[in-house]
Amino acid sequence: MADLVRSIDLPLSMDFLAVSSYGNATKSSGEVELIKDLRYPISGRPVLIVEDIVDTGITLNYLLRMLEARLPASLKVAALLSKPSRRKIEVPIHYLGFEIEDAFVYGYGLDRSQLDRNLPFITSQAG
Ligand SMILES: O=P(O)(O)OC[C@H]1O[C@H](OP(=O)(O)OP(=O)(O)O)[C@H](O)[C@@H]1O
Ligand SMILES: Nc1nc2[nH]cnc2c(=O)[nH]1
Repeated sequence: MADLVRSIDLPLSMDFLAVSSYGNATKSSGEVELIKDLRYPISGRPVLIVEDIVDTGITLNYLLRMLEARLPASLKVAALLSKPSRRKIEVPIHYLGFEIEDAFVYGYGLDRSQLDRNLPFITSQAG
């Protein structure tokens, strides 16, 4: 996120929410839990959702529905990684970093049982 915003040369504000469906597991529970909501209203504002990874699409679908209901001026999605072969729900990704194969990846913000988010690279469970 810090790397991304440093490369956007526009006036912008950032807000954060937390949802989880994986907990400490490497498989989605299928149930998305809102852990922390946005601090500020988004009504009438252009909004970009920034996701680390889109896997089944369940989390992003939940976010899109939740945020659309708040009537932003526009709602777009940027994701660093996408695993299209795992998709259960089709979701739009307007700006994508990389498509990857089906492997559990971690590092560079992505956790492995809440650890390893601080790795300066992305690696996979198998590798
Ligand atoms: O497309 P999906 O199958 O829904 O998976 C993608 C979601 O999984 C991860 O969140 P997670 O639920 O692990 O929470 P976390 O960010 O706290 O690790 C990741 O940050 C995405 O939000
Ligand atoms: N850390 C991590 N979280 C995920 N959520 C969905 N897929 C993944 C993944 O490959 N790695």
